[in-house]
Order: sequence, then structure tokens, then C-alpha cells
Amino acid sequence: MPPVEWSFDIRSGLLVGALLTLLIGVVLAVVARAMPAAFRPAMNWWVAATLLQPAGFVLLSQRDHLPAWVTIVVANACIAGAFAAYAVALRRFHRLTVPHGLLWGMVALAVAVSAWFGLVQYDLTKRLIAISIVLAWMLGYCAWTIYRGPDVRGLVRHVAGSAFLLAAIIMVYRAIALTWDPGQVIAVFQLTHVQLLTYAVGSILPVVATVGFLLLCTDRSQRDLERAARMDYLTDVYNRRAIEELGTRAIAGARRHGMPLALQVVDIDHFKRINDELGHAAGDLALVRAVERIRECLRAEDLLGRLGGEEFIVLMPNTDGASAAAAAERIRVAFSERPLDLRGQPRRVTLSIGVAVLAPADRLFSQLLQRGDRAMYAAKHAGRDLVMADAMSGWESPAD
Ligand SMILES: Nc1nc2c(ncn2[C@@H]2O[C@H](COP(=O)(O)OP(=O)(O)OP(=O)(O)O)[C@@H](O)[C@H]2O)c(=O)[nH]1
Repeated sequence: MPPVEWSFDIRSGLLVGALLTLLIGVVLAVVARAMPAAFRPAMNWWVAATLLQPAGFVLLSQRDHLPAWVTIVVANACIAGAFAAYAVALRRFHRLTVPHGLLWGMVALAVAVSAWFGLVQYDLTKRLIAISIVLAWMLGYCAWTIYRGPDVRGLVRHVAGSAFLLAAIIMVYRAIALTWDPGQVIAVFQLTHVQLLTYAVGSILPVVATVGFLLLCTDRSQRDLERAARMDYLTDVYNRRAIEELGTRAIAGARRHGMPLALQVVDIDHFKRINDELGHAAGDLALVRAVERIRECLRAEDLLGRLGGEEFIVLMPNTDGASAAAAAERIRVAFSERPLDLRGQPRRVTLSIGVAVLAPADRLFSQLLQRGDRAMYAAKHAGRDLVMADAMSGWESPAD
């Protein structure tokens, strides 16, 4: 039996790759409608990339049918433009500034070198080397943006990140291989390992990278949902459910390590008056400003949450009663001595703060919270603008 000869037509490969990319672009355009509006700009850029790249591949494959300026210059402009669009999409996704000048400058460079070595001083090897270097930079920039992007889970970033990184490495390899042995490619569609590798990766990259990009988007929206379920929408501190969970965990930790745990219940005095006199929006702003001021007085390990309305809670791990009371007094003074700035309107706001520490009898977080709450109401009844200690905590209030 004669040996089976293996053959591969690069042109057909390019067209199949273009078709795949186009299909995944259409899928992405449909999926984008179901994504949160915040992702739309990034998704639109990505869809643009998945349309530009196949356009470039199709033009490239029409070498014998269309003029050289189309199959060389326009084709390379489309491919480089697609990589610039991927980069813009990734920067937008990560809410980073987009260096449009740099990215489109690289596209212009790709156009310039392909025009020079394709139309003016025809040299296929030099053209491929120059284009490889420009595209390697752009692909590397995409990979770098993915890996440097904030808050993306490890595994997810590898899907899109490694696709761009691999493509960048192959471009670098092509530039080195052609520099090393310039005679190896004498026609664009010659079946050499370098050309095969380039076009195979070029065809697969958009598919893998787009799957990776979709994973990034779904991961981000899942995180946003998780965060929204734990944080107070107005003040961006923990909500009641989250702080109760954290409180339960803090009690377990304090018991396990034999460390103290303190809690402050902080309530703004006569908050209703702010709403009544300045309006609800000013009331909302006062809550945001109050949180900023409380935060200024806390340590990094203290946990701040909003119990509801104008009532906040501070969980203080590794803190005994005396230190918690001193911290509460600092917070009280920070408010009583300096008015809050409500959009140019200074407003003096005072606080009533109840302090409690974990007692041996406390089994549940709600018991500790109840004692902190009682101390806070005692401060209200004693005249407000006060810190009061829970009687069971075994130490004296700063006001006593
Ligand atoms: N602007 C705004 N107001 C809120 C919010 N949540 C609760 N409030 C208002 O906060 C006010 C709380 O009023 P009260 O419970 O009487 O307490 P207070 O006026 O602070 O009086 P004392 O606590 O007794 O000092 C109510 O008018 C609520 O409508 C909010 O998210 N934004």
C-alpha cells in the first residue's frame, strides 16, 4: 500500500478559522444582550474584534483574486485592528484607561510595514518578521492586561490569558525563525511549520480567547452579585446579614484563641431632623459621610456594618472593653467636634454609642448585639452624644 501523504491547505484553514471566529462573534453579540449593561462597551469592542479578524483572514486568503494592496495592506490592517480592539475590550472590562494612541499607532505601524514590504520594496520575509513583531506586542499587551487586571479569579484568567500569551510567543518564534533562516518561506501559503503554526493559532485564538472573555464576564457578574448580597448599597459597608455572619465567626475565633472580642453599636442622634430639614438626599449623604468618618477612626481589622437606618455596628476582634470604649470615645469626639460636610452645608452630628464585650455566657452573636444595643439606648436616654458601656462587660463607661 502506498504511504498516505499528509497535506494541509493553509488557505482553507484560514477560511475555516475565519468562519469559526465569525460564528463565535455572533454568539457573543447575542450573549451580550443578557449581560449587565456595565459590560456592554467591552463586549462591543470584543464583537468588533471577532468581525475584523475574519475579515482580515478572508482578504489574506484571496491573494490570487484581489489586488495586493487589499490582500496585504487592508488584510493586515484588519488583523492588527482586531488585536487593538481585543486590547480596548480588555482595558474597558478591567476599568483601566485605554491607550488609544498607542494601540492605533501600532495598527498604523502594521499598515506601514505591510505597505512598505508588500507594495514599495517587496520582501516577504522582512514583511512577515516586521508584522510578527507588531502583532506579538499587541497580543502580549492583551495577555498582560488580563494578568494584571484586578479581582479576577486565578483559573478564569488563564483561559483568555494563556491564549493571548501563546499567540504572542508564536509570533515571536516566527520572527526569530525567519530571521534565523530567511529563505524558509518563499510564498505566503507555503506549508512550513512556522506558517502552519501561525495560522492554526490565529484561527484558534479568537475561539479560546472569546470563551475566556465570556468566563471573565460571568465571573465578574457573579462576584458583583455576591458583593451586592453582603454590602449595604448606600454606604458600602457590610449589611446586617453579612455582619451577623462575621460576628458569629468572630465569636468562634475569639473562643478558640482565647482572645477578647468587643462590639460597638453606633447610632446617629436625631437623624430624622436631617431628613426633615435638608431632605432625604442630604440624609443619605450624611450616612455616607458618617461612615467615612467612622472608618477614619478604626483599625484595619475592625469590621464596620450597617444594622439599618442610621444604626451601625463595629466588630473589634482582639479588643478588650477598655480599648473598645476608648475607640468609641474617639469616634464620638470626631463627630461632636467637627461637623459633617453635606455638599457645602456643614452639619454638626452627634452619636450615641453602646459598647459590649464578649462574655462567657454569650452563646450567640445576637446576645452580644443585644447588650451593645441596650448600652446604646442607655446613652440615648442619658442625653445622647455619649458612649455607654454594657453593665455585664465588667468595666466602666468613659462617661462614668
Ligand atoms: N435619608 C435616609 N434616611 C433614613 C434611611 N434609613 C432610615 N432613615 C430615616 O432615619 C430616621 C430615623 O429616625 P428615628 O428612628 O426617629 O431616630 P433619630 O431621629 O435618629 O432619633 P434618635 O435615634 O432617638 O436620636 C427616620 O426618619 C428614617 O426614615 C436612609 O437610608 N436614608
